[in-house]
Amino acid sequence: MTVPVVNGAKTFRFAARNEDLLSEAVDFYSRRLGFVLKDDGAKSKFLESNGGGLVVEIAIDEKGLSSEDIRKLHLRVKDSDYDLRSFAPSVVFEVKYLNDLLISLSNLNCPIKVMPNELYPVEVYTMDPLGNLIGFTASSNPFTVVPPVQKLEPIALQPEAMSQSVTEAGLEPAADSSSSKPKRNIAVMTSGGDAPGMNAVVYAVVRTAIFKGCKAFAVKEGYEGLVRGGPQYITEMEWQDVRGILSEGGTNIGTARCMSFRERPGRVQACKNMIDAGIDALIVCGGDGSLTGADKLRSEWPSLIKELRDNNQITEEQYIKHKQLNICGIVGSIDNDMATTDATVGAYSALARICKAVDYIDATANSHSRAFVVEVMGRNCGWLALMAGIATSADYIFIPEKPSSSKDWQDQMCEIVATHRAHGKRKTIVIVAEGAITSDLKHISSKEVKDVLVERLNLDTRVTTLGHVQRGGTPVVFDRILASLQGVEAVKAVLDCDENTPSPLIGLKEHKIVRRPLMEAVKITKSVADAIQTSDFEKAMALRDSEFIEHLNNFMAMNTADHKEPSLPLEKRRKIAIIHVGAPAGGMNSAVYAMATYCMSRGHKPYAIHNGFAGLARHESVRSIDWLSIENWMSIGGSEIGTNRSTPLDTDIGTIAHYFEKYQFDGLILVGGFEAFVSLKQLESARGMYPSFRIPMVLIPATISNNVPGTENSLGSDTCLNALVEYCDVLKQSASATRDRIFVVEVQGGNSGYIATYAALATGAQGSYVPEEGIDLSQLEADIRSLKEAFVLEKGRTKTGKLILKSTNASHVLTTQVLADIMKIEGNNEFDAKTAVPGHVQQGGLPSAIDRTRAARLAIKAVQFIEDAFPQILEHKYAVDFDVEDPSLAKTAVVLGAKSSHLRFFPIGRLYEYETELTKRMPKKIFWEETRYIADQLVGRTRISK
Ligand SMILES: Nc1ncnc2c1ncn2[C@@H]1O[C@H](COP(=O)(O)OP(=O)(O)OP(=O)(O)O)[C@@H](O)[C@H]1O
Ligand SMILES: O=P(O)(O)OC[C@H]1O[C@](O)(CO)[C@@H](O)[C@@H]1O
Ligand SMILES: [Mg+2]
Repeated sequence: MTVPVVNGAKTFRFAARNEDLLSEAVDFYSRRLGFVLKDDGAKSKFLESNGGGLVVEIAIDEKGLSSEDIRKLHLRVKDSDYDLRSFAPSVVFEVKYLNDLLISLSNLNCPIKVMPNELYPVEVYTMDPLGNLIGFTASSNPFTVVPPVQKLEPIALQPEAMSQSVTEAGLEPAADSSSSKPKRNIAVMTSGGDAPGMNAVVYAVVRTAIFKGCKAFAVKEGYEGLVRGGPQYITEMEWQDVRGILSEGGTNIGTARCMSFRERPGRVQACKNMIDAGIDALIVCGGDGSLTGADKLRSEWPSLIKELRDNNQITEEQYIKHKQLNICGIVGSIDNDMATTDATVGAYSALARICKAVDYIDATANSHSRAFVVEVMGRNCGWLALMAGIATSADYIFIPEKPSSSKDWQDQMCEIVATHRAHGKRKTIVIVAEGAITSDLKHISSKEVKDVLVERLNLDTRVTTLGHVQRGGTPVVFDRILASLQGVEAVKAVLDCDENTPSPLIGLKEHKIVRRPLMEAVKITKSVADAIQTSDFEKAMALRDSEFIEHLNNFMAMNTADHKEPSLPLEKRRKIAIIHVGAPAGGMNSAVYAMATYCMSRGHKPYAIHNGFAGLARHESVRSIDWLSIENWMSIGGSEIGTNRSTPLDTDIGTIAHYFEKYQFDGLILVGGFEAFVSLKQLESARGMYPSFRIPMVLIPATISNNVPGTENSLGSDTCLNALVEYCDVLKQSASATRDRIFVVEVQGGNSGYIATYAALATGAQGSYVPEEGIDLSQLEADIRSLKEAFVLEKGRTKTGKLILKSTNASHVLTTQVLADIMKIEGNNEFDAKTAVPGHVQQGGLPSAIDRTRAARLAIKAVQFIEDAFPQILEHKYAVDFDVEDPSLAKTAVVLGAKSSHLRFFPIGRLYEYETELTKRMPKKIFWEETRYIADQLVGRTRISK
């Protein structure tokens, strides 16, 4: 495939930050890639007006950069952990179709960063063989002077893309002719305990493998299927075999715990069966045990095939052909016990189930004033118990990583529970991990915990063991997306591997899909279990990821808030206010709960400003927060303190300042969306006039639209996605039952296509229209053609309901109803098209487990920020020469955002000035473009791109 360069058919420009970089780059690009340097004289031309870059023109043939060129550009690629934000790109290319480039880069496994950069409006970064950071932009090359010529023409999504009608009809796709590598026979297997999302892994692996021209196989019943062999257990899969399974729980290809695979003879047999079936790559989705088995199979492979050849069980030809076996792991387990990845497929679904169960238990516990001991799964790992403890604001938890001694655990639990009761709590929830132990390795059973609560505290106590309910049900959105993206990545990984590549594990690090060495992950995971076995709990904890430790510290601070001596000395205790601004979003109450309880544990005084800035200006709506009144706020939806869209300037900023002065707030936490973002900017800008705003201020982004600049994750967007996807699942079922119907679903999100994009991926929708792209008539035409062809070919035989998602703001001319009418008429009435508008249902009911735990983490980080930033601004509080522009003060009014795989504090001034499209109420750059392509790829949608 060719990526056309825009500016000039025969020349393009690139620029570098200094002359040395430029010379190196020119040399490289002109000699190594065979481009002709057109104007060497331009090398020293300094482009003051364009930000101080150097620019040179190089001739390039009309075709632009070919795949081969791009492959050469990326010989020395580094791990994409590089924090590219701190660099300005050395070289910037402007390409005509950014998405083509993205696909090319990802096919070649180049490290890609798609992210906004406040200095350069460059959309994609990667690294060239010289180690230069190079950037690509489709729209606004800072160095380009030639305006791009835009021409509308249809392009396929990827070189190997096929139209939906072909794939949906299950015909053989064209092989990927762009790659010289031989095509592979890729098998996928699920193993160990089932986990919600495993089906989505199989779906993504099968479709991506076929999409790339490979053959896809499913190994049924885990390793048992490999050992038994034959087409019944190692079955070739077609495109349509995985249709609709994305949203189903469990694993349709079966799983097992297979004893015989643990022994070498079992693995010899598995090896023989794989060779008979022609399998040369295996993607295993399972827990630590399954991946240990996979690692063993790969490391023993040479000796296994040798043994088979020496025993004449395979021919010499088979021996040579199958010398290489590539294995790739995806962690599927509800336990979330695998090292080097933040989340395993299924863990968040199990957590959601636990939260739902405890929410139900809460009501009955409260009614009878009872205590409940809730036992959750997790053999060697306390992740589920810990996260459930936070998300349900449990009174006490037992996890294997942090045990107390056999003598102490009863006293410790009773002290906390008794204090909570003394302060008026009517119910008690204790969560016990299945693998809970004492520090001398004695198992702590739920029954023992119950007996202690009864005997010592005289509490009416019941035990609820949640058992396999936790593993059942449909996957939550997070798991569907994680599984789909990891399945796609796993296929790419096996295609990239050669015999020397260590087997990869597809993991997740701070919301980014990453590849890690499988062996290392297995080793660290095993050492956690070993550390626990030898009572080295400090080591076990240190081997868990840093977020685990952070969550545990947070839980302990929150659940002892009401009775422990505060941890800060008097002079460091502050008055901290919290306010909700904008529309409701899941997790807003959780943030207040976590903020307040954490404040209490530190000795700060927490206040809530009710009903936003309008409430403050009109009714002086400041209330101090008391412990008992927020008891169940972690798990309730909406906004208990009330939220309002008005900004300080919309109301009366002088009055707001007056009340800040009156209450002597030392810090402010805003929780909200774009209005909260604007409010923060207004308060910061007014610091010159009003000293009461000279305090640390931090925004926790919370909006279902996920459109706050400075973060890739707003509170509430996960709750919204789950509400929307649940709604869509119901529609799909209805559409499937009637056979000849599609639904056009109208999705909220303002000018942000985030919700529509991720919901499309999580539901397997046939397509989505978003404000960033608008509705292109050629795309609409192609979509209708594909739908029509699919209905004609299916002839009512298949059951999968079809959905199209449309963001409200994708087009105001083509409304949801108009779109449905056009589809129906242009589809020659081959199918019916109905509309569905979930509206404010998308704000969600109860906050999702992810939004609850995320809210707790962010709120506590926000309080810590105020603690740290307070001294920086204190001396300026009443300064007459206060300088609003002072860069050190700019750092005291910030957005707490997750970006570039880290949580960070971004000064509001910079975000507002450089990264915000104010009129659109959007960040300048979005990060979900690639996800749109993956969503389309998995349903075989043809993209017509501008
Ligand atoms: N050391 C090993 N060597 C070979 N095979 C193994 C090994 N450990 C596990 N396996 C294989 O993997 C299967 C699943 O392992 P296990 O029962 O530990 O579940 P898991 O993959 O850890 O998943 P989960 O713990 O989430 O249920 C085993 O039944 C066995 O077939
Ligand atoms: O379903 P089984 O085989 O009883 O296994 C239960 C175990 O599997 C898991 O659900 C996943 O490892 C554990 O939490 C639990 O201990
Ligand atoms: Mg396991």
